[in-house]
Amino acid sequence: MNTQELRSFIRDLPKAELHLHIEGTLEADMIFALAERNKVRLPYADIESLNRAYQFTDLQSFLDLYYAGAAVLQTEQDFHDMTWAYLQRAAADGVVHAEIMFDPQTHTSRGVAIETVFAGLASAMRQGHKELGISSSLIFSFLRHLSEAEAFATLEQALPLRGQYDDLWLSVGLDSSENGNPPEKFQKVFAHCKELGFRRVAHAGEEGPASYVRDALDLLQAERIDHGVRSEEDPILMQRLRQEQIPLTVCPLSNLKLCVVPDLKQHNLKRLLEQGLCVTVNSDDPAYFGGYILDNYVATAQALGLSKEQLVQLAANSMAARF
Ligand code: HPA
Ligand SMILES: [Zn+2]
Repeated sequence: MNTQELRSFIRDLPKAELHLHIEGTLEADMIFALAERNKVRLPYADIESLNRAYQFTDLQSFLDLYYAGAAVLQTEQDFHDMTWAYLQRAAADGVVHAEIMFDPQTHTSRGVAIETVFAGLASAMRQGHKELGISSSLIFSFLRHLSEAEAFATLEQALPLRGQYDDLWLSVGLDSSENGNPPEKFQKVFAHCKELGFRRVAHAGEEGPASYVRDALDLLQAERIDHGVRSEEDPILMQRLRQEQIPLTVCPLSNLKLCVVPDLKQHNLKRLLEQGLCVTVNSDDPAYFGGYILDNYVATAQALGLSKEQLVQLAANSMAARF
């Protein structure tokens, strides 16, 4: 298949996107447009110089820019516009269902009300269901560089809104700087979320060791692992992931841009798939990493020589792994 045929083959497969940070869909031109609309000063002269800054050496070098970019989000309309733009792109890529992560603490810490964040995300998601036929839900993600007490406080702030958004807010997650912020730090808040009936995911084994993946499963009762590519370093964990079919939401272009792998040809996605793990393909922060979900599938298929059957399997895994 040439690239065009490959793209249209993958586009036509019904897919779910399970690892997507909505703040990571803010394209440089939208950052500039929102900065102007909200009178926020940016430390970049123009869109091109912002785009040129997207040269990352590791997760933290990306996170610094990503949190700075999110500062342009102020109003309900801003959260709506960002989410609507993402849903249109996802629908065009053949995504039929999206589980969208957001970082409430990134916004509440700047004085944006949690009500504003939920209202903007939700109106776009409901519109996406009606007008694009794409279903979606929210993953309320705790920032792991902050304390567990702060995670509890944010959760308490948001819980009164749960009734209003119980069709959308199904899950909680854990993201931000992995190394030095192990799963055990959030054991109590995840246990509380489980009691409240939330589904659970956690980033683990992106930069952190395989033991963080195991601890996310055992200590946080995570039902899916975001990234998880370093699981391969622990054969016992690999056996468990296969036996229990615990989904890994892998993000190949993210791994490339954040130097988790030196080259897409060296990515272990195909090996993980061939060992029978429930691997899925996702875009993570597409505005920063150079591609949406279809770009991730195509680049990975070409770099690793994935067969049609393997592409069908990846898409089917994503549909099976949705909450
Ligand atoms: O890839 C990621 N890892 C951890 N935190 C994140 N927040 C946005 N993207 C990421
Ligand atoms: Zn992520």
